[in-house]
Amino acid sequence: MDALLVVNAGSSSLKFQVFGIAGTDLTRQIRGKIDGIGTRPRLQAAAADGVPLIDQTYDAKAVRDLPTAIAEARRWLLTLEGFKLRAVGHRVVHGGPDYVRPALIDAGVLDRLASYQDLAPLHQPNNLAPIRLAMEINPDVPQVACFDTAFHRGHAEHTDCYALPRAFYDEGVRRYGFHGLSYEYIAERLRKVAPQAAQGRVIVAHLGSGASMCALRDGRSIESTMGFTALDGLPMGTRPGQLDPGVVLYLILQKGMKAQAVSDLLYHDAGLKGLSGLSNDMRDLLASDDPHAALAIAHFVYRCVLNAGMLAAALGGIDAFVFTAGVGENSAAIRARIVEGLAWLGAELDPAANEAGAALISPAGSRVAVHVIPTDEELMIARHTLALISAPNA
Ligand SMILES: Nc1ncnc2c1ncn2[C@@H]1O[C@H](COP(=O)(O)OP(=O)(O)O)[C@@H](O)[C@H]1O
Ligand SMILES: CC(=O)OP(=O)(O)O
Ligand SMILES: [Mg+2]
Repeated sequence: MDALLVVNAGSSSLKFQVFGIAGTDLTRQIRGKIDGIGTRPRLQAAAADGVPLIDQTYDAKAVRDLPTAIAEARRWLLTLEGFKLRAVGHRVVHGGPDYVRPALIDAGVLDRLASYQDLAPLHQPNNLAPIRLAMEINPDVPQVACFDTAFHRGHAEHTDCYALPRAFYDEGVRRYGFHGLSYEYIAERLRKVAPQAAQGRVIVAHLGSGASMCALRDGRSIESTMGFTALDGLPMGTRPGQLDPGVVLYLILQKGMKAQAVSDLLYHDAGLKGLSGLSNDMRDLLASDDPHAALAIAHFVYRCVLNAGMLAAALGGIDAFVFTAGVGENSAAIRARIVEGLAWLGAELDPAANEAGAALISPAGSRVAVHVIPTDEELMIARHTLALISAPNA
């Protein structure tokens, strides 16, 4: 069967899927991931009908980073038979000012994407590593890069600039926004599950290891909580979210920290991990009775509510709110606390529906409908990849 492989390297997980291609049709064959990288690594993969193909846990040290996860996933993928690889679609977190749509990768594109490495040190090297590997092993198989930034590139200039001298904007210092493949998918799903709201004002909360929110108007992104890099906005597993730049100056000027040490702190040791002193994994914090875990959760919820207020202002009110990604899809407790903080916007919770993991978790009379929609960045990547290899000059 002609097949397409999709690779999505996140900050704590490596997700991969295999799709069968027949003309313009895609049929999902395999869905797999290694998550809990560095904490509780687990490789899981299932066939399209949900039948498990592998479920293996590892010692934290055995799969301690993305490169070891890539090697492990590759080893398993090579055991599969019956697929003829036609293309590989990759999630690439930073597309900089140049990429407003998916791109066929060649050596020049790869160089340009590598130049954004410092703007996304937690992701870009991990996104590019499987591209390099695939180009080396299968030089004749087209590789397509699909960007987290592309969906946000229509933001108005007064919203995506910083109040810095103009030259910085011109050289690319802008508020890009990320998780765009996820928001693109949610915008599309909303048109099916809530067609009216989909044409209105919607906040989507992508709460995973990385976390951000997006303001959608008529299915298009008009604002994101993330900026020039994926450090801004909400607190995350290991990233602080919004931070006074004066803190960075203090670390450098008063504490004498080097640039690399500041980068490591902000990308690896801050966020839920830094504040709790326990873990970057929301599951661990929810299960803990340590007051620092409670503080980290309270901070996360507070900042989500605060940022939702900001996006509601950008939209001039909201008609619907959507939870997605690891925390948003799976934690009824976090959802309940955030919805409670959105009461002033007219959002109500149906506690039974929330606990049951229903797709709609607000009661019938709620002025703001609250949805839970599992994201599918991989399907978006597969579609973009197939479209690009079918009509590369379109
Ligand atoms: N049942 C759950 N309750 C709370 N948090 C969860 C649950 N399941 C997963 N998570 C959180 O989801 C995060 C991973 O989200 P995901 O969107 O897969 O991340 P990423 O793609 O950024 O690696 C984990 O760090 C974990 O904290
Ligand atoms: C951009 C980003 O933070 O991605 P992830 O949530 O996959 O870490
Ligand atoms: Mg992710």
